[in-house]
Parts: sequence; structure tokens; C-alpha cells
Amino acid sequence: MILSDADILSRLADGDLAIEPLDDVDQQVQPASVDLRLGGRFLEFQRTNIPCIHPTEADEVGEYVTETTVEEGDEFILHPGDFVLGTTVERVTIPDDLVAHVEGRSSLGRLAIVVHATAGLCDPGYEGQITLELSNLGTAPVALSPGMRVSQLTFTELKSPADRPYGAERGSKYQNQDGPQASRIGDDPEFAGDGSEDETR
Ligand SMILES: Nc1ccn([C@H]2C[C@H](O)[C@@H](COP(=O)(O)OP(=O)(O)OP(=O)(O)O)O2)c(=O)n1
Repeated sequence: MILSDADILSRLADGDLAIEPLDDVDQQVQPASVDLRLGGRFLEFQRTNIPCIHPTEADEVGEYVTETTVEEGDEFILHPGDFVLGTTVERVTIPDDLVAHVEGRSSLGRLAIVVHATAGLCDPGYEGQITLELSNLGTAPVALSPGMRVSQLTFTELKSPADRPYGAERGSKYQNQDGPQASRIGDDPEFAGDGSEDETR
């Protein structure tokens, strides 16, 4: 079951679901979602001499990524074909019986801006800001302004609370993330070497 505006406000009042800061409830709480704003920090991917990123090599991911900060009032120009990581202003806390989905806003979609290229699920138990996978599928550069409502979050009730919510034990690489975070897929246990893997690779 997807939460309505009344359900969302009731869960926010209960305090187990949190979205902070929620500065303008009237504007941000939509009929069945909450609009989230664009933060000012971006991770851009540079062209380098590395032939490719091996997703399991944390250093290689780091080599490609540089952080840019855009102050409120300034703009970040997203060029056609570009892919950058952004962040929400808001920090969310998802209770164990809800899952949240990051969706784009139609008004930006109509300008060819996509806010999650592939991954859009916030697990039960997740806490932190949300990293946005921003791309421009169009032919014109688009100016993005920190503080603008850029994405929306919907909430779906689980049939029963998660037994092992995000952050409780395994993995949970992105718990409490602050600002845009690059991929940490190299921290996956199957790549980190848990004794069952060949570590001489
Ligand atoms: N666009 C998104 C999607 C998700 N998340 C956050 C909330 C999720 O609960 C957390 C983990 O997302 P996934 O489970 O999709 O990612 P992984 O499976 O790669 O990570 P892990 O192994 O930690 O589960 O990242 C995010 O910040 N931005």
C-alpha cells in the first residue's frame, strides 16, 4: 500500500518516519509523495588515463570523481549526456515497515532530466541523505539550482517489518551518508575477501 499525504503526515507526526528539514510542508507534501530539494554538492566524473573503472577497485572509482560545491543562488549546469551524483538537502529516516522510492519530478523529466539513472530504492531502516544519479538525456544544457525541488519520495508499507533492516548488520555501506557518495561496491563482502575468495587477484 502506498502512503497518501494524510498517511505520510501521520507517520511524520509519530516520529518513526523522518524527513529533515521539511521546511515547507504545504509545498513539499504532495498527494502521495514528498518533494525533496537539491543540495549544493555534486560529484563529477572526470576523463582520466585509467582505461576503465573496475567497480571493485575503490581507488579507481576515487580517481574519476571530483566534488564541486555550488552555493544557493548559483547554478550547476548539467550538459547533455552528463552524469553526476547530487544529493538531497533532506536527511530521511525510513522505519522498518516502509520502503521508499526516489522518483523524478515530471516538470524536470519534461526537460530530459533524470534523477535516478538506475537505483531508486531506500531500504527499511535507511537513514541519511539520498544520493541522486542525475543525468541529462536531452540536447540542451539545463541549469539546476540548489534548493529547487528536484525529486519526490513515495512510501510503500511492507506486509511485515523487515527482519534485518538496513543498517542493522550486514553491508549497509551507505547508512548515514552525508552528501553525494560514490559507489562503494568494492566493500561488498564477495569482493573484500572473506576467506572464501582468491585474494591474489
Ligand atoms: N538513489 C539512491 C538510492 C538509494 N540510496 C540509499 C538508500 C538505500 O537504502 C541505500 C542502499 O541502496 P541499495 O540497496 O540500492 O544499494 P546497494 O545494494 O549497492 O548497497 P548495500 O549493499 O549497502 O545494500 O542507498 C541513495 O542514497 N540514493
